[in-house]
Amino acid sequence: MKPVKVGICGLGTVGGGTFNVLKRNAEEIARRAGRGIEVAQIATRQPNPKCDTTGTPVTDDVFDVINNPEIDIVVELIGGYTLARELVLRAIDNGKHVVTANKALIAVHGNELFAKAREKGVIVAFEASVAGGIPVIKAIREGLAGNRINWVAGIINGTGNFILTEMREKGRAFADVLKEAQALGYAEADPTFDVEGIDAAHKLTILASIAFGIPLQFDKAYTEGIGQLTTADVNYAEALGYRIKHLGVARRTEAGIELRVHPTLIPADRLIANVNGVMNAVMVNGDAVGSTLYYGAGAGMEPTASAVVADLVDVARALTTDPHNRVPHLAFQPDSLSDHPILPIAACESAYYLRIQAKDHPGVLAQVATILSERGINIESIMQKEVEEHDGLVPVILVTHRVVEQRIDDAIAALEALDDVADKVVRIRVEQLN
Ligand SMILES: NC(=O)C1=CN([C@@H]2O[C@H](COP(=O)(O)OP(=O)(O)OC[C@H]3O[C@@H](n4cnc5c(N)ncnc54)[C@H](O)[C@@H]3O)[C@@H](O)[C@H]2O)C=CC1
Ligand SMILES: N[C@@H](CC=O)C(=O)O
Repeated sequence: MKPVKVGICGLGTVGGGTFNVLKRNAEEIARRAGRGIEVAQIATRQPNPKCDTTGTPVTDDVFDVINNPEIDIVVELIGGYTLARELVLRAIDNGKHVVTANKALIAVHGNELFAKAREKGVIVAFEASVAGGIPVIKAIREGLAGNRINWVAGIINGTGNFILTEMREKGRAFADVLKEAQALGYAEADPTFDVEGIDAAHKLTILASIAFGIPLQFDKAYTEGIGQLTTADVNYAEALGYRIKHLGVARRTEAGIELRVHPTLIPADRLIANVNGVMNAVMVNGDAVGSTLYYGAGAGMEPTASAVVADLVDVARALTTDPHNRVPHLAFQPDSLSDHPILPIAACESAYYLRIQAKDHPGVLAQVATILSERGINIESIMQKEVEEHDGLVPVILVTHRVVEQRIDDAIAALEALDDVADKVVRIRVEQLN
């Protein structure tokens, strides 16, 4: 059979890795796909690509690839929303299949792209867009197709996890570790996407659609980054038996779907609490299977290329299938996507870690306990530290039972209004992930 012809747009970290893996494993890949997969053209503006493209035509105009009649599959690896959207739409219009690692593009414009792709009978594949090399989209979409998914929770930003790990284990400074993550090719072109949780929210949006059969709704995700975390809270959490991880949580509830990204305390003995460095891990809980865990490199050249190439093999295999009988883009048949509401963060439920900077006066603990109990908030554990020399304040640290966030908001407002509470109350959500 004739080889499938691929055009790669973008030869940076992921593009370079994809080119190298396709070349190095060409024989194995052809045996898996049933035919060869050949790079027919590359479009890039990368001055020093990390791969040897000798013998492959290279252009600096992505539309040369999109309009090349020889090309069956366009691989979009330039990133961003605007040009990427335009080139993917044009590729689909030209009847080409698309493989992309671009989570921003899928989370924000995916509904439009999939509709267009269905109209034209082509595939838009995006395994690399979530959790780098972990085949988690395939796992949920196909491996868990018999389940009603209850929740998905994951460490889904490699840069953020790398930063938190280096800070906790080696006491390194935030900015210094971020610089290293950029040099290693982990970070987004705009690294605030990693640090502020936007990248994780893009990925969670995609996971939630595939898990629950809902349209992509990035604009409704609650997003909090890692920038506000302090070493003090990391240490107090450890003393209480927890680790702090930046987590994406999507949960189905009676009222709607929780879609939230934030730092989270997780019991230190959970496998996911011990996922360090650039590694990612995603837990998926289904009604039949129970809890499952998927682990692997969440960013980087070849781990991400592994997912891009897997999509290429999938598309090559599907080329002969009737378009209506292919696995649907979002796992559910498009006409059965439901419009479950995404809950505002105040209606989401979790347990909470609170750190209250109290004045060293008698009766403070009693006031704290009263405020919480008046709002039906039960305390699971409480710890009072010694007076801090520099400000004379006493950190009171507690973990609550699960409660709707609105009640914690009310309690925090009441605590901060006390004369004996000197500072903003620190609040970090807690998940047991059983
Ligand atoms: N770096 C990583 O570990 C991962 C990245 N991704 C996603 O993969 C995509 C690519 O990321 P990276 O490879 O890290 O980015 P990168 O910045 O290393 O590479 C981007 C490439 O696109 C090219 N490019 C940009 N604009 C262009 C234009 N107008 N015309 C021609 N070429 C153009 C650049 O020359 C460069 O070669 C992004 O969507 C990113 O979010 C997904 C998973 C992991
Ligand atoms: N910047 C992202 C890259 C992979 O998606 C990350 O760090 O996870």
